[in-house]
Amino acid sequence: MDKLKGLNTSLAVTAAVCASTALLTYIICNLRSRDEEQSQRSATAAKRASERTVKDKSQVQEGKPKGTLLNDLSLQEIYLWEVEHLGAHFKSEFTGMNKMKNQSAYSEYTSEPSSPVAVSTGDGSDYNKLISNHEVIIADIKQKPAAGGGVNRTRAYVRAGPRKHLHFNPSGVTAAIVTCGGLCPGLNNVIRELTNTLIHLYGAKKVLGIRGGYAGFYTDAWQPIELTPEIVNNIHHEGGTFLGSSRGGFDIDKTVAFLKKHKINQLYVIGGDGTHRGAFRIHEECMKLKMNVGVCGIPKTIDNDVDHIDRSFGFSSAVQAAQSAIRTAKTEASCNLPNGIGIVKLMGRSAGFVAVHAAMSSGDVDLCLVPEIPIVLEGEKGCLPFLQRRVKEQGFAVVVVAEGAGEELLGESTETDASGNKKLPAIGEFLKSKINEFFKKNDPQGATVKYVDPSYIIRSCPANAADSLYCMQLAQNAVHGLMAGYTGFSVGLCNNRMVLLPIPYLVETSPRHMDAHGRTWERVLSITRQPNTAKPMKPGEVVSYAPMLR
Ligand SMILES: Nc1ncnc2c1ncn2[C@@H]1O[C@H](COP(=O)(O)OP(=O)(O)O)[C@@H](O)[C@H]1O
Ligand SMILES: O=P(O)(O)OC[C@H]1O[C@](O)(COP(=O)(O)O)[C@@H](O)[C@@H]1O
Repeated sequence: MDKLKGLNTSLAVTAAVCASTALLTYIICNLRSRDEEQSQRSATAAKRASERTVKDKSQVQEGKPKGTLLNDLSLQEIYLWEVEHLGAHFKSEFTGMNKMKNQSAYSEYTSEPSSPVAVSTGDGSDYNKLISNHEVIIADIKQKPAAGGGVNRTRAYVRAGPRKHLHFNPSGVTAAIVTCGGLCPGLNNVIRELTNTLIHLYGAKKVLGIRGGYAGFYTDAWQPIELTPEIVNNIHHEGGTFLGSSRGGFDIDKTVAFLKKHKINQLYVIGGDGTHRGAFRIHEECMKLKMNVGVCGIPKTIDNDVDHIDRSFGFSSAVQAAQSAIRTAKTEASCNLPNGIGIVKLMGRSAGFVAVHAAMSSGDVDLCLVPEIPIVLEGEKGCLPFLQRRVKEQGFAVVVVAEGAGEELLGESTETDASGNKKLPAIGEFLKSKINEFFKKNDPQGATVKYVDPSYIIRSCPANAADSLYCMQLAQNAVHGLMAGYTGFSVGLCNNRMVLLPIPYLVETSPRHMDAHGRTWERVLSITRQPNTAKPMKPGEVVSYAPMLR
C-alpha cells in the first residue's frame, strides 16, 4: 500500500515536472516567436523608413518637397482678390528704392541704386524681405479631392509687406488717422504704430489724428491733433482711443474737403464693417475727383465679426478680460446658497464669438447662450430644467449670455443707435427673472441669482500681448500697402499671414456669424453639455466653419 502511495507520489511529481517543462517550453517558444515577430516588424519599419529617406532625398534633389504626392488632389483654379492700385490712375511720385529710413545711415530715399548699409536683399533695400506684387496667400487651406472629376478652386489674397517700389514719395506724405465706432482694446497700439512706421520707417512729412470718428472731419470743436512719436509714446498702455471715437456721422463732401484742405494723401481708417463701408466711399469719391489719395481700413471690433480674417484685433483681449467676470460669477454662484446661479452678459450684437470663446477658454460655464442659437426656456431641451439639473449635480451653475441672444423670445427691436445698429433688448435681466420664476415654481428653496454685466470693462481694457503684437503687424502693413500705392483695401491676418483685402469683398459678408452647425458650437456643447437648440440644417445646406477655430 505504502509502495503504491510512493509510486503515485512519484508519478504525480513526474507529471508536474512534465507539465511545467511543457509550460516553460510553450512560454519560451511563444516569447521566441514574439521576439521574431517584433524583429521582423522592426526590420520592415526600418526598410520602409530607409526607402522613404531615399525617396525624400531624390524628391528634394529634384527641387520637390518631401512626402507622398497625392495624385487625387490638386488645386486647379486660384482666383485673386485684386486690390486697386493708384498706379493705374496716377504716375508714381517716387523713383527710388524702398529703404528702411531708420536704417539708411548714408542715404535717405534718394534714387541711388543702393544704400551702404543694405545687407540682405542684395538689391539696395535695407529690408530682409521685400514682397513681390505677385505673392499671394491661398485662402482655402483645407482641401480634399474634388468629387466627380470636378476642379478644386480657391481664392487668394495679395500678400502684405514692404514693396520694392513706392507710389508715394514718403517725404511728401501727409497722413490722417481716424478711429470710428465702438471702443476696442488695441486702438491706441494701432495709432501709435501707424505714427511710428510713417515717421520712423518712411520719414513721412506729417501725421494728423482726426478726433471723434468720422464726425471729426467736419466738427469745428474737434480740431485734428498732429501726431508725433513723442506724443504717442505711451498711449498703448491705455485702453480706448487717444483720438476719441463716435457712432453716427459721415459726410462724404465735408470729408473730402478736409482731405483737400490739409493736403492729405494717405488716410488710415480704423473701424468695423460700417466704418469700412464709409472708407470705401471716401476712396471712390477720391477716384471720382481724381485725387491721388490712398485709403486703407484696419478692421476693429471685439465682436470678431469681420469676415475672412482670422480674427479682429481686440477680440483676444476681450475674451481674456471676460475670464475674471466668469470667475466672479462662479464664486458668487458657488458661495451663495441655496441654488446659486451666476449670469454673465457679454457683448456680441449679432455674433456670439466673444461669449463662446470666453466660455470655452474658461471651462467654468454650464450654459452659453448666443444670438446664432435660439433660446428654448422650458421642455425637454429647455435651458431652465437643464440649469436645475446642473444645480442639483454640482450645487450651482454659471451662465454666459451674449447681449444679442434671445431675439426670438424678446422680439426684434425697432430702435437703432446713431450708426443705424439695432438697439438690443435686455436679455440678461430677462433671463434672471425667468430663472427666478422657474426655480420658485419647481424647487421649494428657489434660486439665488447673481447677475454680472462687465460689458464696458471688457471693451475698454488695454490690449493683451497677442493683440498688441497683432496691432503692430496690422499698422506696419497698412503703411507698407499705402506707400506702395494700393488703395481701397483693408489689412488682416488670413491663415496666419498678413494680407491686403479689397474692402467691398470684406464687407460683403460682414458681420459674420458663428455657424450653428460648425465645430465651434460643437465644442461649446461638448464642454457645457447643454441641450443643442440649433435649428436643424435645411436640406442641401453645407456646414461652414467659423474662421477662428476650425
Ligand atoms: N454704409 C456706411 N457708409 C458710410 N459710413 C458708415 C456706413 N455705415 C456706418 N458708417 C459710419 O461708420 C462709423 C462707425 O459705424 P458703426 O456701425 O458705429 O461701427 P463699426 O464700424 O464698428 O461697425 C459711424 O460714423 C457710421 O456713421
Ligand atoms: O454701447 P455701444 O458703445 O454702442 O456699444 C455696444 C456694441 O459695441 C460692440 O462692441 C460692437 O461695436 P463695433 O461694431 O463698433 O465694433 C457690440 O458688441 C456692442 O453691441
